Amino acid sequence: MESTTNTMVNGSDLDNNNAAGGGGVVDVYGEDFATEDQLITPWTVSVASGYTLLRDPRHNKGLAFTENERDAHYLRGLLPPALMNQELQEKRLMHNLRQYKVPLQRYVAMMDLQERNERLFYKLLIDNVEELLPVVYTPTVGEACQKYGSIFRRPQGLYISLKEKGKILEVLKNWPERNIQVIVVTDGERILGLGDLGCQGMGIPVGKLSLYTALGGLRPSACLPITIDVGTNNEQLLNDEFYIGLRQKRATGQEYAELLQEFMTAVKQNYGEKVLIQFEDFANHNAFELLSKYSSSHLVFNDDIQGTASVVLAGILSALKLVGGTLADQTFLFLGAGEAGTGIAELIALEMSKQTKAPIEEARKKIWLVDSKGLIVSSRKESLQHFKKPWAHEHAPIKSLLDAVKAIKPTMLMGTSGVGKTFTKEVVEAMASFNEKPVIFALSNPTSQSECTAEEAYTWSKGQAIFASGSPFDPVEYNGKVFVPGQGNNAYIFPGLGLGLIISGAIRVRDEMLLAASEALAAQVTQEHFDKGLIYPPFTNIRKISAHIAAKVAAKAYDLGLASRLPRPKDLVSYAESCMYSPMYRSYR
Ligand SMILES: NC(=O)C1=CN([C@@H]2O[C@H](COP(=O)(O)OP(=O)(O)OC[C@H]3O[C@@H](n4cnc5c(N)ncnc54)[C@H](OP(=O)(O)O)[C@@H]3O)[C@@H](O)[C@H]2O)C=CC1
Ligand SMILES: CC(=O)C(=O)O
Ligand SMILES: [Mg+2]
Repeated sequence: MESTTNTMVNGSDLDNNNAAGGGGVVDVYGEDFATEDQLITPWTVSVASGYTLLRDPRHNKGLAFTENERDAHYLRGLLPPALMNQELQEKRLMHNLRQYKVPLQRYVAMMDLQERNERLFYKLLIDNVEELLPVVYTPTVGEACQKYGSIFRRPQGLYISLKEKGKILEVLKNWPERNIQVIVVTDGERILGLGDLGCQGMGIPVGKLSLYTALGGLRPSACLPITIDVGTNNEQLLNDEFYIGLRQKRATGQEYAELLQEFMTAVKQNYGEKVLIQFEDFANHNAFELLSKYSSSHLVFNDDIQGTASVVLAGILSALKLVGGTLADQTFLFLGAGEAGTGIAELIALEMSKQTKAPIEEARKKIWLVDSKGLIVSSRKESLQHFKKPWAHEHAPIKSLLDAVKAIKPTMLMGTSGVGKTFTKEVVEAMASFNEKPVIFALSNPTSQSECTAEEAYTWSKGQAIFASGSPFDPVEYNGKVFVPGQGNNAYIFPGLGLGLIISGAIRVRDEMLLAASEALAAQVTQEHFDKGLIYPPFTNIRKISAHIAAKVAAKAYDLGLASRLPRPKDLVSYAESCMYSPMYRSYR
């Protein structure tokens, strides 16, 4: 093909005919031209057959290949004679998985399956979601990241390190899929509550995206996990001979900002404006800034700040049905004033202000936060990070959580500190002493970092607590009654939120969409659930829940004029359901 000179550098020649892309649509971002003078990867499409087909996880069906398919695709002799349908394969694999007593072995077995037979992996995950979520997600994914170097087999996702500076667009082009709809990206600096795990944080984008598919119905081929490796400050990893990342201290400041800028630009150039970028497990000193910097130019959201806020608000709205009163009647106290804590606090304040029509500043006064130095109060304002300042209310300084609980007398206590065992017996007893039904959320992950266990919350409160946690806990029997804890985890939100953004062709994320997602999730809790003390619906119904969340988010995108996929479908719930990926095997001609 003849090459033409690019006259539309930096979008300066928008009226020039050359700037019009296919279909006469003006190529506003220069996506059609941007790559002309850059190296590109030559793409080929071929039909997989024989040995290659068996080793292609996207198309492999193992013993489920029919006789006809075995003939047509040169599989004779490459498989034993037996035929086994997908249901039987699933039964066999679940049986095998249950033999492993060590959670990490189950994780490795699931990753192996994903690499071997993608549809079977998703079938297992969808059909056994409550059993397998703790395997591919928190808590086990945390341990997997800590040991990622040792358990590393085949690379998953894209690794973009400082070595790729200046070449990020080319790196993106090495990824075999072209039609990417969702990217989950981390720099590994705050992996769950486990701190800086550097390049080994890759387990998180991989895990989150497997939930995008299993829980939200996004196609696996449309999902791209990315880890940006700017080094690590974790000495243990730097000295670990099996560490898979760059062996250097973290780049910061301009060097960091430039790499991220190049990444964000390259993503938009390569995949267009409607690819959703989910920031995940960045440390808060970068997370807030990246979100505010890119939210006006890209379709971005931060799961730890915004997704968490949305899921916790949903839990609070449901809990109100058990506790009584309105949102504005509550007083909130957070242990932890970082991404999760201040993100949740702000969304609660937004919803409160929406309900009462009072200014948000008034709503914020009902919410208090404690950080590692104690209660956030106005006398500390000067030295506070910017995201804490709105929460610096008038009060005498208080150092300990217990004293803060006694002074503030919250109706709802939220743990977002990343530090385990911080909701002590005294704290829980104090909550139960002035609340008939204290709401206690221990949101930190993984289980080791949970502020308290479900058993502790129920027994120390003598069965009064309404409890949810970030990582799952089993039901607890106390005084002859069974209490079923909820899982307040952003996994309820991001798959449906992402689906809603994609099906509407949204170009930006707005707080109204997060509120819509919270309300949609809360609306899925039925009287039957409340009767069991549940404030979140069971994960078994998650695909239906995600479709409802997606519909509300999409509706909001249309209402706000941010949706580009027109016309607007009449029934957004059934439209969302119809867009969902199914893991059933396809028949090959
Ligand atoms: N359930 C869910 O869906 C989610 C759970 N999380 C979990 O929340 C936790 C926190 O994440 P994130 O907010 O992003 O982390 P950040 O690092 O942004 O914030 C942590 C906050 O906790 C405070 N803190 C740390 N140690 C103590 C302590 N001993 N006493 C009181 N405060 C303390 C820090 O104080 P200071 O500012 O003074 O350093 C900081 O304000 C993690 O465990 C994460 O896994 C996160 C997202 C979603
Ligand atoms: C759940 C989650 O996103 C976290 O713990 O970071
Ligand atoms: Mg996270």
